[in-house]
Amino acid sequence: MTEVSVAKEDKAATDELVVLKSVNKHFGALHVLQDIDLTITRGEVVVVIGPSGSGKSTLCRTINRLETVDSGSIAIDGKPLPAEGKELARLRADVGMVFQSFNLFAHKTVLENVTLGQVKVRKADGKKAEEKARALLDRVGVGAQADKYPAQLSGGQQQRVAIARALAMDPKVMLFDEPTSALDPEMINEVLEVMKQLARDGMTMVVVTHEMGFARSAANRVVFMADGRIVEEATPDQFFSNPRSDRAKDFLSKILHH
Ligand SMILES: Nc1ncnc2c1ncn2[C@@H]1O[C@H](COP(=O)(O)OP(=O)(O)OP(=O)(O)O)[C@@H](O)[C@H]1O
Repeated sequence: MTEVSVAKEDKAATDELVVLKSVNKHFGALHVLQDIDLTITRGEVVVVIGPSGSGKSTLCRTINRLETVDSGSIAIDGKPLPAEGKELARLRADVGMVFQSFNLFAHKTVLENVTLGQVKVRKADGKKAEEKARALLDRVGVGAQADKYPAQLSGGQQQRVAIARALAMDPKVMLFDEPTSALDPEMINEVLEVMKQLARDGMTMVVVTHEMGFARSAANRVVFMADGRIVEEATPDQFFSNPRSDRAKDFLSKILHH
């Protein structure tokens, strides 16, 4: 009897990939994250939505401590993230990050951009890293651009390279912070399609986005934030058809009327 319940607890513990507990953060007088509790399960796709300035990006950046926090704890795959040091660098490499701006190295080729981190951080063999980079570039549909420089690519292609670069590190979880906000409209879908495929492949993902179509079709869970708090969490079906809070109702009626 005892053994069975221990086994169950162990399973629950390993299913939890990202765990934030009572996280608080201020920017000066602004309480930008207020008592955030959030658990992301392995293989889950969580889409974070909410009004501008509600703290979505800050939450995303907090998950790998690109932002420091005032209090609370963050754990990745059962390991608490320290505030600084070598262990932080090691754990941070488990979290792939894709930002609004692609941040590729301008003077390196696409292939080099995707190879570099594997060799420097993961200490991979150069040839193997290159093979893996080519396979990932094919996977996101930019294999033919491998020898070009970022400026020769469209924004949508650059963002797909940025996704390949993050995947090259074998992350346990991928964080996307408004990955399509800087793209021309015709390029948004090509990036969202790559993200949907990743989701189907079972990648654990946290996505901050204003793309409600993506939230509806790809999310397992919608996290709605307002004023630094998680106001509501629900499946996309529940959230979009029957939001519980007035804040969410207000938010949805505004975006649906635009
Ligand atoms: N480095 C910073 N210093 C001071 N204030 C900041 C900083 N970064 C963010 N803020 C403020 O914190 C609040 C939350 O910002 P955040 O970018 O997390 O919101 P968001 O929900 O992602 O907004 P958006 O949808 O507009 O990107 C905003 O009021 C913002 O102005």
